Amino acid sequence: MLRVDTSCVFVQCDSMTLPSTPTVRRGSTPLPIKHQLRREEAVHDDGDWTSGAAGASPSPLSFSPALDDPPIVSVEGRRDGPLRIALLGQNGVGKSSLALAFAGDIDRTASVDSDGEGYVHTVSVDDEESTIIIYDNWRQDLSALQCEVCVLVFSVTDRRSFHRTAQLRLLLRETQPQTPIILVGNKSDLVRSREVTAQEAMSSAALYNCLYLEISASLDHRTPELLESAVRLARGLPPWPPGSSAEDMCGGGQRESITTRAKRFLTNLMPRYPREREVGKFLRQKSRSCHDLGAL
Ligand SMILES: Nc1nc2c(ncn2[C@@H]2O[C@H](COP(=O)(O)OP(=O)(O)OP(=O)(O)O)[C@@H](O)[C@H]2O)c(=O)[nH]1
Repeated sequence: MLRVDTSCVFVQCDSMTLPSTPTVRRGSTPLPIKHQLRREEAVHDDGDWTSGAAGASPSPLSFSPALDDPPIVSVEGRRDGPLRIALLGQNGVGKSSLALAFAGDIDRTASVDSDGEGYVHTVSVDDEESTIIIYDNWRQDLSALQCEVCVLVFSVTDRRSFHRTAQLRLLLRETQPQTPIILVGNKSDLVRSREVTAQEAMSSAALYNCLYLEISASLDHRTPELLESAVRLARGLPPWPPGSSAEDMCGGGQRESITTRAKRFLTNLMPRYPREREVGKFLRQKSRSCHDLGAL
């Protein structure tokens, strides 16, 4: 057991009740999604499925308000006691690094818990203190997880880890449909190795009506925003600061429908006519200079 500092202490997870499962299933009855996924994991995956499964512009990307609906906020509202935040995702995506960034301890050895189920930490968000428990190493059945917020982490440098978060969201939506989810793309500092674009991650988050944040746990970039959003959601509040809105978090402007956003995205991809004309002009000038060179 490694040393644990006073702000981060080891806690045991509660023993949870498993949801009742039907005892008899007809051969023609499709398997529930979670069982299908587990089977898929067993066949295709070399990692565990619970912890492993269960671009800088107008901010690559801060908050992505999903679709036209507000993100899911726990209907149970505010809970007494510590707020539980679970970090889930494939191995190596940076969950432990993120937990340590949350725990506010730069000296990693000081707060790593070798038995590690979770870290307890006190945070102040919106002038209010809350005790949080961060689970970064959930190895039990996902249906046994009880938490106020799930943070699904992938690495922007690993497409497979991104697909894993989609599987996890399906499982979570089945077992705990009301638990708010935040999708997090970590390792945004590794720009050259990027495999998942911010746009596709945002679109994916929009499909599941959850927030998307892109961070670098190593550089502590945007981790405070993530923590604050998680705490607000855990309190049963919208993730943005009081008095602001999703639009404010995204840099202002009118809220766009997904169609409008898709159009804008495609428009940015396509060369515009005037720009094309400029390029053509530029090329013609170049070819003239080549011609001149040939004359020499
Ligand atoms: N460049 C970069 N590396 C990171 C970042 N976050 C984590 N890493 C590195 O990624 C590796 C895996 O990080 P971990 O925090 O152990 O990942 P994990 O998801 O907890 O992994 P498991 O414990 O195996 O599930 C480590 O070498 C980290 O230093 C990041 O934001 N940027």
